[in-house]
Amino acid sequence: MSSGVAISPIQTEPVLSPKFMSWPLVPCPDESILIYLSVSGSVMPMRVLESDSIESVKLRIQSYKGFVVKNQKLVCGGRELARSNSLVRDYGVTDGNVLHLVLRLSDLQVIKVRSTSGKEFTFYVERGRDVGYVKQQVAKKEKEFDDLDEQEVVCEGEPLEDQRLIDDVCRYNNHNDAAIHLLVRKSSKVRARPVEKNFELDIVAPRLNEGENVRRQYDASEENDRRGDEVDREIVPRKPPDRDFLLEPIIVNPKIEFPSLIWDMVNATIDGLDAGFDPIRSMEGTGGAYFMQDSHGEKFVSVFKPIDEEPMAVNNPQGLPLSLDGEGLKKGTRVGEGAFREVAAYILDHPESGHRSLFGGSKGFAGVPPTVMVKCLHKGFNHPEGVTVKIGSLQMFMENNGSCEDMGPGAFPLKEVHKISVLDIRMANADRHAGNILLDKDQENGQTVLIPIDHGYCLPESFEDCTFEWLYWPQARQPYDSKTIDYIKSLDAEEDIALLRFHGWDMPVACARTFRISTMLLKKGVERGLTPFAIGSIMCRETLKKESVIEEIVQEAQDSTLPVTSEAAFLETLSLIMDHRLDEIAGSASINC
Ligand SMILES: Nc1ncnc2c1ncn2[C@@H]1O[C@H](COP(=O)(O)OP(=O)(O)OP(=O)(O)O)[C@@H](O)[C@H]1O
Repeated sequence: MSSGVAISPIQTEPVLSPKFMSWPLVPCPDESILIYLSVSGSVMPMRVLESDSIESVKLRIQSYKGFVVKNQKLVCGGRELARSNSLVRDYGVTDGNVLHLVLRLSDLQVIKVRSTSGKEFTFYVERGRDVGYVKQQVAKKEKEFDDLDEQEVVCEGEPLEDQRLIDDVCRYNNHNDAAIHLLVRKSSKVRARPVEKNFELDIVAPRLNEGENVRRQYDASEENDRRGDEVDREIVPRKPPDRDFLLEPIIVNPKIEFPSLIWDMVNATIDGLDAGFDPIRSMEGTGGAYFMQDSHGEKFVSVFKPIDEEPMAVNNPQGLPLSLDGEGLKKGTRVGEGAFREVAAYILDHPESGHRSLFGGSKGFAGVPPTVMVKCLHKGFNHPEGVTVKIGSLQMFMENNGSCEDMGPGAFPLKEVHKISVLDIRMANADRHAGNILLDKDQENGQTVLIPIDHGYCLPESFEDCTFEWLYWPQARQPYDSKTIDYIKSLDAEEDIALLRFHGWDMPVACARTFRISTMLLKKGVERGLTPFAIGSIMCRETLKKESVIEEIVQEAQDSTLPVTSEAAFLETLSLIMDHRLDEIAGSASINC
């Protein structure tokens, strides 16, 4: 998770290039362009040089507006200005253009609470909440702390007031992981008293406000029918007659049987909505992403991303302009197809033990969270034109301790980085930044686990925007181990394309071609002993303007074949060209060794 904290004094003067400001005489108009920065509905003029790097533009926005660079996403003409070392002119930004600034303000904070009796709880709390809210969550979990007045929450030895905002506590958190660590104890007044034997008997029932009680009502018999499992029969209040929401998986092929973990996720999400816990929109990210709560409103169970709220789609809540030609924020992707890609990444993430045939429930090699296409009606989504049913991806919410943005890569286990690299190379992922890899700890061995999320820009039609954050991590320069190589050898792009078709996504020809080429590259690369770094570097452009090696290979294959050539013949030609280029690369790599 990223921090939304301003790190420099906020200035309000017009945003000018430092180079420009230090210009001794009257600034030369040829050197600069006037663009407009649009942020949260307001527009401000900004003078930049065409030779300014995107990084330097973001730095200026940081110093004038206070938003840290890593939380800024700049979009111009429907394209994200993603490469920080590229220049303003590389992206074709010209005089009068509008630059949309999307802020990735972290909204959720991981809070780890330990009680004096040694119990531990983890909560995800919105940064705008206060300590009083955390106390309520603790009270719900632990009878001992049921009386809020007797609860004391301590951070780094300092008792926190109820009104203190979580965002504020974050700034004083000295731990080097992303979570805030709190201690909860009986307040000193209570601790001073000897604990009486009948202390437990004094505890009153959990405090639910009346509104919550009403919203939590449900019809136990209907619940039983739907889930076929046990329901607490002691409270059988009646469900309100009409549900004002809908959520169901989209089943395009009746032969598909969803595994139980998908049903559990869908049902838990329905239960949360039924209990009145509305979707919470994430303030992070460029598209509409909603955290769906469980039936107690205590934890998140899934993340819903509707297709009409994707970046540059008609109902995008971040106010990004509509795409003029239907192309998404990344080259070679289409607006409104992000959800398919999210689901495809899950389906194609075959487990190490064997390939998914229909829709297996076992964990995939890279650990893409279970994801399914759903339709959902709820007033809590962005509906500027009235409430309608939305289609989108529903992904299991993964408990985490932040993302790879919050930590240096040194601590990431080799295998974890390698599994992400295999996924990204296969999928030609155009959006693998560190914020899209969550961090967790393995329950058994305590090792860091990387969880890949946000696959809406996988399987593009071209390789132009492929970017892999892990390319710069030391683990990428280590060779794959034998198990990973076996996994890579077992991959079959044709089977995968057929599997997606079976699931209702008949990939566009150009996407299928990219996918075939990426799979081919991965397989040929490991045959020659290339590292993830070597293979990944073939797929990514070094600079915005310089084509990657894979793009050169595709171009050469296109130049060597006639436009009427069949796809199979084209790929054969490409395969020979790729062999040649890879032999050169592998040869020079072994000389360098
Ligand atoms: N499966 C998940 N489990 C836990 N948190 C998630 C999951 N998927 C997304 N999130 C969180 O939800 C927020 C928004 O999600 P995400 O980054 O995928 O949205 P986006 O609009 O596609 O983003 P981006 O602008 O980076 O492409 C982020 O804080 C992310 O960490």
